[in-house]
Amino acid sequence: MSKIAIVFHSGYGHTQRVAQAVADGASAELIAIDADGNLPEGGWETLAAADAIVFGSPTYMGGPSWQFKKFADASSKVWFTQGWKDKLFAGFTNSASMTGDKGMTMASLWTLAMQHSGLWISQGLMPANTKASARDAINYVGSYGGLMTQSPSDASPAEMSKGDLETARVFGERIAAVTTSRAA
Ligand SMILES: Cc1cc2nc3c(=O)[nH]c(=O)nc-3n(C[C@H](O)[C@H](O)[C@H](O)COP(=O)(O)O)c2cc1C
Repeated sequence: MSKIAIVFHSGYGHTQRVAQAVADGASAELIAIDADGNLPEGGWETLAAADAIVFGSPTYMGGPSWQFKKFADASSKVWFTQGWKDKLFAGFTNSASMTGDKGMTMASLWTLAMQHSGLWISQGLMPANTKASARDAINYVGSYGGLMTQSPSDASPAEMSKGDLETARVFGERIAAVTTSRAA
């Protein structure tokens, strides 16, 4: 069976909920970057063994959190030997504003995957952008390059959009399908 690992940081639990939804769809293993920017025991080994690596970070000040960036910088050790070359990659980010410069975070996650000579999986969903579209529609945020979700600045993780979480689960299913078909 294909192995998918989701390595993510979440300061206040919102990105964690998105990560869980992606993991549910992808049957993936979660690796949480802690408040000091470090991986748990065995995290690097799990990433080395994965067929697909999914990056997740909240958008803070128009980019990934510093904890995610610390992980990204630490991955330079793997980069030296191109240890993740030709793996599949995907990414997601959550932020408070509907745009909020999430695209900058996604570009950063994509660039990290490219530096590791990876292959990027897009979101693969049409946007819900008609007058009739409800906030809880699939891909209401309307991203293509990866998964973007939005939670108001005063909303708890429990109050996140059901549609965004379902979008995350469906994105996970796509990552699993692409990973499995590649292995076949
Ligand atoms: C330091 C900091 C910077 C932030 N910068 C942005 C931003 O640039 N754009 C935005 O839309 N939201 C921004 N936010 C809001 C967070 O993206 C939002 O609260 C998100 O849900 C946090 O995810 P988390 O609970 O996984 O940490 C920022 C929050 C913090 C704490």
